[in-house]
Amino acid sequence: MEGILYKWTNYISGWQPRWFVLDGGTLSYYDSQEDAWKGCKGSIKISVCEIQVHSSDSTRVDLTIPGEQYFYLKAINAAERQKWLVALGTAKACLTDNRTKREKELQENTEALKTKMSELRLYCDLLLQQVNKIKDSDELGNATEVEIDTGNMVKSTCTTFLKTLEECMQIANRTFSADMATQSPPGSPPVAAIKPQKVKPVNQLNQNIGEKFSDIRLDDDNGIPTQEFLDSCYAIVPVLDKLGSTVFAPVKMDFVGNIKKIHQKLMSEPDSFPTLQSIVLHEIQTDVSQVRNSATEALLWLRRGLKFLKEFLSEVNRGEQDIQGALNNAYGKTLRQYHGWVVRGVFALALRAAPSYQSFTAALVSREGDELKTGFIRGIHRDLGMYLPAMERQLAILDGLYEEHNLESDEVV
Ligand SMILES: CCCCCCCCCCCCC/C=C/[C@@H](O)[C@H](CO[C@@H]1O[C@H](CO)[C@@H](O)[C@H](O)[C@H]1O)NC(=O)CCCCCCCCCCCCCCCCC
Repeated sequence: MEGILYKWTNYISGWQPRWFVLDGGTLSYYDSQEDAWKGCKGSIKISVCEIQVHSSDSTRVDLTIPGEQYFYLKAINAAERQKWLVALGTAKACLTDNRTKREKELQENTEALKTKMSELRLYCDLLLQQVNKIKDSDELGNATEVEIDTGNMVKSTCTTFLKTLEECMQIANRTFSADMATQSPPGSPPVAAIKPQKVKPVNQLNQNIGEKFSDIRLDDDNGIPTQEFLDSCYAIVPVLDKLGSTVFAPVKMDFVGNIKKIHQKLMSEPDSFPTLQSIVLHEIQTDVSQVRNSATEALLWLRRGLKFLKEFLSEVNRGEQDIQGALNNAYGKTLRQYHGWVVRGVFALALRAAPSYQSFTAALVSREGDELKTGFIRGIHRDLGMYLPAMERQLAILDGLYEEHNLESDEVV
């Protein structure tokens, strides 16, 4: 990269324009572009210098080799400085980089995510302004014209917002799905979507799902067996996989992440944690139940996710074929209250990728082609008729546990 930067000379001459060239990890400067042939007036090695931006001057960048050399520089404007910063940063990273490829990707994607998040924040502010404008124009009585204009703006801001959110999802996907693919989930049962298990034609639902929650046997104190519960939760994941949209990835990540956290707790002392209740009570006694990433917190969110699923499936079981509508209703009743605008946006995206009724029911079968058989939908309803009450019972027990120990939280994420 090359171009004009202002260089601090001294208190008499102040900032002077100079022609700078960044090449092969060295930044050199000349009196002017025309005078470059005369040779450079000075240079600094980027790999060993510190690059600092000024706290209040958005055009300034200081390059220093502590105790040795300094270049105090100013770009023509903030955008130009940004270009220089990227070029200098890249030169420095290339020359001093001994991170692994994965670490580099992670850092790059994290940076990209940060940028996208600030774009999202901007669109959100814009949306608020536009919505307020509509409200104001309503109050002033000159509604229609302004409303149509602003309405169009809102529409296009929403589209850009959702597109940016989608890009966020893709970056997050790139960044984190590699980890998910390589780490096998806790106590993972062979999953029907990947490896069909014993075939039992009477059961229309994916067997791992259809049977799991209703298979769980509670102990005499209504204790919910930890491993079986986690297996039942994990059995839901292949359905999300079959539905296949990348926008479900954050949902899967969150859901599987919580299963893992609880599983880790179980594995820390398998004999001490036969039931979910034993885990939660142990964390209460050891004063870690409210700690971030505790198993109790993971179970809180897993439970919320399951409640959402239960509401959604109940609507389907009542005959609702509008999958988007059913998801939306279930979301409103369960998760929405805990979500801020970013996560609500994630949900809006997931909603846009919601499958049709046919694709959704087809994703539930354990054997491909079963969805074409007579009585398939009847079978789904019959299986849901077993699955949902079992799930409901376990959720009610967990509700009681969280209520009794005051573990609920209304924190919004
Ligand atoms: C059919 C299509 C299904 C689409 C489902 C869309 C659901 C959208 C939910 C919104 C997006 C969630 C993305 C993640 C949000 C998280 O930020 C949030 C909070 O996370 C928690 O943060 C804690 C720290 O603050 C942390 O410590 C904790 O561990 C972490 O979890 N999480 C949530 O809001 C939970 C969302 C769970 C959503 C689970 C949905 C499961 C639905 C699966 C549908 C599968 C299809 C049916 C299967 C049929 C079976 C018979």
